Amino acid sequence: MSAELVAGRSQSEAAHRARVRAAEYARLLAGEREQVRRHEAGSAGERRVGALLAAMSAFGWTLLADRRWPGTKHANVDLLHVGPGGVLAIDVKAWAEPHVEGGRLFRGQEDASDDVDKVVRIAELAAESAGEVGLAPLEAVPVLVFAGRSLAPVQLGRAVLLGEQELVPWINRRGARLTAEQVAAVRTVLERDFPPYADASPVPVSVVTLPPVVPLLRPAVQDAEVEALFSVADVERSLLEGALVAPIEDWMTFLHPAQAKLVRQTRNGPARVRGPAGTGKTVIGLHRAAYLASTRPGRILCVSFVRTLPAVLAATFARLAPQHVDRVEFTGLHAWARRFLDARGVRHHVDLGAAETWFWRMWARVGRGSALAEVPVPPRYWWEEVQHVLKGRGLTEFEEYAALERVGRSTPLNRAQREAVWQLYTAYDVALREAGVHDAADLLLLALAELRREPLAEPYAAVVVDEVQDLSRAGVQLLHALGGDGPDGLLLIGDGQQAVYPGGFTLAEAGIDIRGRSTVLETNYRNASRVLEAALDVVSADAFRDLDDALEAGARRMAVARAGGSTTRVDARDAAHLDAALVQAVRDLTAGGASLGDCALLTTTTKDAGRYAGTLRRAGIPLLPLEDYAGVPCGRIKVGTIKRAKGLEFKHVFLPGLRAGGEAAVAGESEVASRERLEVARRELYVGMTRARDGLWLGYVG
Ligand SMILES: Nc1ncnc2c1ncn2[C@@H]1O[C@H](COP(=O)(O)OP(=O)(O)OP(=O)(O)O)[C@@H](O)[C@H]1O
Repeated sequence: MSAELVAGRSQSEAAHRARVRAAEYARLLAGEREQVRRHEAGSAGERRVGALLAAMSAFGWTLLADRRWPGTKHANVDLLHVGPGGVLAIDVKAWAEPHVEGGRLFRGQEDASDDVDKVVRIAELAAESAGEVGLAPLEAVPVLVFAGRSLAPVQLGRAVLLGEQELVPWINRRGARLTAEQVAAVRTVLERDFPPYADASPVPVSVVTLPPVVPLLRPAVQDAEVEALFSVADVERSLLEGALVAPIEDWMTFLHPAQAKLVRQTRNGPARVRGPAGTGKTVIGLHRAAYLASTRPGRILCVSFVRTLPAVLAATFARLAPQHVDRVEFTGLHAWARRFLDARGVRHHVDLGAAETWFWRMWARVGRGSALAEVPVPPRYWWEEVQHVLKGRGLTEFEEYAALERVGRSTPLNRAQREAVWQLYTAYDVALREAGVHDAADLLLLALAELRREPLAEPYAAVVVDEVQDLSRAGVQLLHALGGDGPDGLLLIGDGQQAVYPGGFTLAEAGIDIRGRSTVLETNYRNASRVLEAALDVVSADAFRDLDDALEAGARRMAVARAGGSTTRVDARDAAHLDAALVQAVRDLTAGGASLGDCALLTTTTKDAGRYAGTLRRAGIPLLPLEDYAGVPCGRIKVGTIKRAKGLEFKHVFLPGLRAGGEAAVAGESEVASRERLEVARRELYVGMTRARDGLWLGYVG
């Protein structure tokens, strides 16, 4: 059967289901209204809205009406509605003239923002309770309903404002976000924390259980005109639209309770979330950004070192919290620095190729014949030393370098050797300046200097940094300057075991104090257990540093959420045989039903990425270079370097071109330097392997 036929059939099935359920809803609603008629007192609007909602038990919803505001004696909460579409804290208003102007709600001439704040606070409390079982904070939505009115939904900060007529269709269009078990779990904690408002209520408090419908509501003066607002056809249409909404991924609505807590927690200064690959660090960053955007004014900056990640995260965020997309900025750190310098009129001219050429010229002039010649490392080691150890810190005084603990650099250097490095560094810097060229580190140093000279006129409310282990000290200091030391200003997320650049630094050295505000995550949600075991095998013997002084053991405590998965190792005689095996493996996978769009081919070098892209192209396999990937699903295999794939994930990952005997030895390299280089290489391989959710294919040659 063709895909169109299948899609057409499931659409007509969904339409049929929507018709049946809308009819059931209409039947239940008639019963609710009858109940309402038999009682008296209370507001007519509130009762009518309650009846509309109570009848939603036909769609798996459950209503808590007239509850006590937790922690108060007399304040009440109108309605808490829990169902497949999430948790709604609903306040009903029977106002004559509600309108929104300049981002504020008015009742006639009167500013009614307090009423919005009140329902937002109720939603907050509901989120706090339901967070205990894992509800994501933004899934508790504050809603103000105008009884007897028609008003298209308006987003006002966190709250949604809408008319009685639009309420049920709007809820249906939210699609299926929670499972029946999640609905039941949330309901249980809400019932506990929002007890019935019995004292103040003259009628038995109504708690609607599933499936029987027990309505609430107090007495009614029926308003036939308002009732006529309700249309079964609207409900049916909205049910169908809701059924066709793209499924929301689990983690968007329901988190592990510990994750939900982290997202909401206030911290009195810079904070940090760390943990091995796949433990939900990025997920927390995204929820946190959404939560911050919904609870405070101002812009939120989400930064990463890698260029591909921000675009992918922005696309994911748009699904998670569409109402906040215009207040949360996703960017690569260098891209941010470039835009900032442009806005300030500071000249910059980054030319990485020219910069490296200047380095090697200076190496020939002042490095090669110096005290560095006696250190048993290849020349490239000095390029890394200058880039990562010196420029990455923006060192300006030799004495600072002389006394520096070179984190992550195991080859010791005496004072004379450090002096020689310093000479090379300054010669390189002068050469760049004279040539009017900047390298990537300069861009960050220029931005940091400019920011210190004049802070932002409109500071960010908060800065969230992902993959922090790959940033330089100057990069992190730049972000610290943007986020500040205030409550919740700066959140650093990362994993030292995934650091793929030489050297490192400590947060203490960068002047960032996160003591008492650091959390370690331990449950891997991404990788099927076989994939994870294979990946851990690569790094478990290597101790690593994670932005502080202590060395950590490579074998870490971790729980695995998903069992199974597969790993395949191919040992090919030569490159041609590996190419053939790779093409065959890709074809077998898709023949077995996997979508090419869920796969990635990752390599260590850009050159290899190009090479294997050629292999796939010649075999007629459609591909998308990772640099063009922005999180939009497409049916092509993604191809790029492991560094570019940082933070991303795919169902199946191919890692071709691995060397059977391990990395090649480098001439003139001591054992210590070699070990350091191989550890970085193993960490990179670990990153590549942990991009795979279900299937990992390792192609060795030679
Ligand atoms: N509570 C959860 N329930 C279900 N899935 C989850 C949960 N938390 C995270 N995930 C999923 O686990 C996977 C890994 O999450 P995420 O990318 O946030 O991990 P990470 O720690 O940032 O990984 P890495 O360091 O490897 O980039 C994602 O597919 C995410 O959707």
